[in-house]
This record gives sequence, structure tokens and C-alpha cells, in this order.
Amino acid sequence: MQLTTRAIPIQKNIALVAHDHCKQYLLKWAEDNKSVLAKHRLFATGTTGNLIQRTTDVPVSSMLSGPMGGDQQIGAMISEGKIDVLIFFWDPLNAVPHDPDVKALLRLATVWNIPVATNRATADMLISSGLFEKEIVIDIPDYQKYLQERLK
Ligand SMILES: O=C(CO)COP(=O)(O)O
Repeated sequence: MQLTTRAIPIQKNIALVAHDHCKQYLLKWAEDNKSVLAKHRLFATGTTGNLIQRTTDVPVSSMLSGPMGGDQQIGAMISEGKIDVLIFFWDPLNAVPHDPDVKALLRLATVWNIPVATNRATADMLISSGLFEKEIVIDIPDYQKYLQERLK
């Protein structure tokens, strides 16, 4: 796969997602970091986003609830370069009905090389990184080249 680059701006589009047993941890993290998060644009799956907005008073654009398609909506945004960071506290101890969507979301975040945190320790490292408040340039798949190759 040939690569190109994409600039992630100072003001980032951050997606926040948590499974039910993990929501309390993401809510606490969002509350603890709300002064930093408020400088960015927040997106989330339906229940997570409404809870974070209610708890922190920071505006969140909420998609559908995860099992109803919200993970897929966030995944589509990642594919379109519209999400810069994913904080996804997925539950490793309980099954969810939309496991394929969960896998797809994590897969697309990896394909498009965005920073991802799946637990509090990583989320803390990410948000305290000097890069969090800077413009950074990431490698991404060169889709035009990919398509040209396939159409030869
Ligand atoms: O199911 C989810 C992620 O897979 C999250 O969805 P909710 O935020 O609607 O609970």
C-alpha cells in the first residue's frame, strides 16, 4: 500500500465511545479532562455522547447508539478523514450484539492510522502528549494510487 499524508489540525475531531460497563470510566476521564476536550470538537455514539455532554457540559455531536449503527457512523467518518482521534473504551469482559461493528470500527481506525486509546492509561498518555495540542502529520493510505492500481 502506497502512503500519503494527512495533517491533523490543532483543533481535533475526537470520537468518544464506551460500552455500557466502561461508560463510568470514560465519563470520569472526560470530566477530568474537560478543559482540554472543550478546545476540540467531540463526536460520539448515541448514549455515550449524551452522557458526556450531560456530565461535562461540553457539546458533543452524537451519532446513533452503537448497536443501532453508531459505531459504523464513526467508522465511516474515520474513512473520510473526519475523525482525528478515537477514544474507545470497549468491553473485553462482556459480549455485545454488534461485535462485528466494534471490530470494524477498530479496524478502520488502524487502516487510517489515527491515534486510538482503548483504556484509561492510554487515553491519559494520549491527552498528556505534547502532540495532542499541536498540528501533526500522519501517514495514511494513498487511496487514489490504490484505486489506480486496481483499475489497471
Ligand atoms: O455500543 C457502543 C460501542 O460499540 C456504544 O454505543 P452507545 O454510546 O450508544 O452506548
